[in-house]
Amino acid sequence: MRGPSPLEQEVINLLADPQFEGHPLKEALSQLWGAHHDLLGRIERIARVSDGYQSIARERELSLAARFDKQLRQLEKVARISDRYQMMMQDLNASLREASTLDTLTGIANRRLLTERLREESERAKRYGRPLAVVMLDIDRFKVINDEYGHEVGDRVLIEVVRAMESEIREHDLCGRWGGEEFLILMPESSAEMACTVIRRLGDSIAALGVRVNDDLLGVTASMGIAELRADETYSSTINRADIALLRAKRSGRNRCELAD
Ligand SMILES: Nc1nc2c(ncn2[C@@H]2O[C@H](COP(=O)(O)OP(=O)(O)OP(=O)(O)O)[C@@H](O)[C@H]2O)c(=O)[nH]1
Repeated sequence: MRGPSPLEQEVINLLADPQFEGHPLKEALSQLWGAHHDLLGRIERIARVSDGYQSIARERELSLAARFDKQLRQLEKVARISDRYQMMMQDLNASLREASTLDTLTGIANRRLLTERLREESERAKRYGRPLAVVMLDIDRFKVINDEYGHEVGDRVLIEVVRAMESEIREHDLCGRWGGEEFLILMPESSAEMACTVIRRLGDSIAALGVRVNDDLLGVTASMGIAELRADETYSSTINRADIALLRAKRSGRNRCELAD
């Protein structure tokens, strides 16, 4: 509550002065003084209400900002979780794809991936009139290896043969496990004759392998059948012809490679 201003003090003194008792101006001044007080009271009330509103608005603003900050932090957290989740999904997809396209024992392409690539490469070879050779390779007398030395040694032989294949074939060729001890090699841009040179060399390096079993060196050989995709046949027919050539190689004494008709 503020004290009276000098003018107000003067009016208070005039109204209190007994010498102006009964003076007609005193009555008018007294009424004016009352109205002035009334007005002052109202102005103070309005100022108090306005102050109250201002502080409520300020508090509301502060609490809105705090809520906004909190929600922003929560959103950032959700975004981080979602990023991590997406990365996990990508890793999972990659390992699922790997598991569904690679052979678990040897790590090379499985039949599914080979079939996929066969379809793509045969379409490409036909469209551009390019050669495509397909090779079926089968380890000789593998059952005897399993029976005499056990399945584990048999597995090691499979792995060694795969390493030999990988080091002999060219970068854009693809070798994969067709099933059991049978492998398929896909050679884009190769005629049957060109494939024959690579495959003969591969036969020699398999024969030179020598898988160690205790103190013995176990000799391994493989037979191969080669066929070149014809413009008028499906890749399944090419594989059939390579299979027939492989059978011929087996019947002719194994450890050799035969060209399909
Ligand atoms: N260790 C091992 N053996 C397998 C695997 N898959 C298939 N086999 C074996 O491979 C052998 C294939 O035998 P066969 O089809 O009779 O052929 P082979 O003894 O190689 O005789 P030829 O092909 O005529 O030279 C079978 O004994 C199968 O059990 C494998 O993943 N690991």
